[in-house]
Amino acid sequence: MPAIELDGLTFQYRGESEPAIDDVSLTVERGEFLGIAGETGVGKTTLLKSICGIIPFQEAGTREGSVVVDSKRVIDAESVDQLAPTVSMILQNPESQLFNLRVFDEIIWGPENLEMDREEIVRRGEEAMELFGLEGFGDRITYNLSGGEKQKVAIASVYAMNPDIILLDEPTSQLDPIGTEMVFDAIDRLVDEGVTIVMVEHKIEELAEYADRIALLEDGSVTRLDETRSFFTDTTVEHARPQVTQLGMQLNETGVADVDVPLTQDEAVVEYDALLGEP
Ligand SMILES: Nc1ncnc2c1ncn2[C@@H]1O[C@H](COP(=O)(O)OP(=O)(O)OP(=O)(O)O)[C@@H](O)[C@H]1O
Repeated sequence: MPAIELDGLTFQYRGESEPAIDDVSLTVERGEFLGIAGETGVGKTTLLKSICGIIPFQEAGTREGSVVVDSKRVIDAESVDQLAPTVSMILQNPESQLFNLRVFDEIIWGPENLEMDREEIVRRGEEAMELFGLEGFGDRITYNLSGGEKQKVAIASVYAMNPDIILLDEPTSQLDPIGTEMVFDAIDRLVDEGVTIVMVEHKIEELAEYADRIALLEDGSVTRLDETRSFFTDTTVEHARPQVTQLGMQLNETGVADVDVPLTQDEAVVEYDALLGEP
């Protein structure tokens, strides 16, 4: 069974005249890393909130269609908390997700709330600290950490709850290149562990490197959903060329590579491989 199935999902926030997401259908397989790309305000965060239950449980509005996570309809859960052991979301700003004074307390806060037994709580906490390179950080004060460290603590805290599916909303938006690398390294480890990842990310070059597939959202609808390589190189579809160009430009900005606008599919494939190497 897939990890996530959306069927005809539409959501309009109360008081708004247009739906934020409109008739979205997509499936995410278990262990897959799906990237969500799209310009600002197109409904990316709304999509993630609908998968983890923030919609409908904590946002008012009108919802149609269905969201099935781990074979269970989200609407049938009682609360976001009830869904947390299966699917958890990491918000854009880690500050809003850190509640405890010390790092280790933060990391075991989720498992404690899930009422795991004490031994399991400590075991999961220590494992999360190790996996995310946070050894020695247990007694550090959370609010004194760097942005990248805070985001790693937020991700480690979610990992400690052992969810099958983790949703991340632009986890590196406030981070410098070192912090960004820390976070993507950490997420790569989650993927190795078989966790399903859905990530909204503006840094399209990072999605190009890590995601299995990418969905493009425009005006609340998914207008493309493709394997990452085809997403950037299939010039038979309307959006391919801007995407490859954007990738080239972003890589140029970071000084990683130089690329011209590809004119044919073959050229696009050559450029992509030159930028990112063979898959
Ligand atoms: N709580 C809310 N109440 C009313 N409207 C909202 C609410 N949250 C988001 N919206 C609106 O819904 C639309 C989609 O917002 P959403 O945050 O999902 O977009 P996004 O693609 O994640 O944007 P960004 O990239 O800027 O984070 C926008 O028009 C936004 O203004």
